[in-house]
Amino acid sequence: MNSGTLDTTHSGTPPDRNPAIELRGASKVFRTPSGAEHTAVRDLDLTVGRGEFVAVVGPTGCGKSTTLTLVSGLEEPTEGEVLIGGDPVTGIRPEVGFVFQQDAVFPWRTVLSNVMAGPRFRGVPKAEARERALDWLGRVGLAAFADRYPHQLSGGMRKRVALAQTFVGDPSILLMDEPFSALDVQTRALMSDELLELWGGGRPGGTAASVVFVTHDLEEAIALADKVVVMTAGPATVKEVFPVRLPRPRKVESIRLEAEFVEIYREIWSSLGEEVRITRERGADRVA
Ligand SMILES: Nc1ncnc2c1ncn2[C@@H]1O[C@H](COP(=O)(O)OP(=O)(O)OP(=O)(O)O)[C@@H](O)[C@H]1O
Repeated sequence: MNSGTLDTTHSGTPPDRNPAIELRGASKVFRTPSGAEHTAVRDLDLTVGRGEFVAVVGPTGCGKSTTLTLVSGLEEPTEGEVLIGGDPVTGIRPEVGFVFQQDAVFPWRTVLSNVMAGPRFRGVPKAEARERALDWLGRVGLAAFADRYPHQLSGGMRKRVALAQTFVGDPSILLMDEPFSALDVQTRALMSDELLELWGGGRPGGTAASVVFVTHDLEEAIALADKVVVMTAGPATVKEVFPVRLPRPRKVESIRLEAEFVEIYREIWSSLGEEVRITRERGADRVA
């Protein structure tokens, strides 16, 4: 039988073809303590497809974090629109997970209790929250550290706790603001590999989260992402978007030695370097 509307789900509703995240002409103006207006983000258009890993790079202080704040729903745009799955963002949404540079752990709680906290807050029964948390602690290699307190862990281990805390909420959108920048170089590369493994994108039939990853590190951006968005010197707007067609699965330490990687790096740096130079000339990198 031909229903004439084969493009439907089992429930009969048409599949949602909207991108995961869309910013359309988004601007954000802050009022500074002196009462002046400061434009942090200007007329910004950005689309993140479902399951896509997007890295955002730009000079210091240009407005990268503000862009994430708009997607998170923590701030509203002064102008323009921010959409998740085609719906305007009006506040913090349960399907959005965050990982920041600073660890968001309760120092007085054990690792297990920290990872359970999110699901418990969302009303998941204790036994189930514990089971899910232990599962994710296993996946990030911290099963043996469930009873430790955060101060008893290394920086890399604390970052694994942060990843478990985030992934346990099963986010379909993942916002990451320089999550690994406080780590040493080797741990950082290791964490990048682990993130790609946990994210699981690029696999056939995968249901990976859509990621926006803000970083200062262009190598990190290219190694991780499906596309790299270069922001202008502040106020931030999108200058150029570069697709990264390196094959997955990737290992960040080896991929950066490949000729294609070096070529992409050179191309993106010629765009980004110009904005970094403009920012330096303004002296903004000393006051941001
Ligand atoms: N709540 C706020 N009130 C006033 N100004 C703000 C606020 N948040 C950010 N700004 C300003 O907006 C600009 C952009 O800041 P933002 O943190 O988004 O930049 P960034 O690119 O993430 O910086 P960095 O690379 O240093 O992390 C900066 O000049 C900053 O001082």
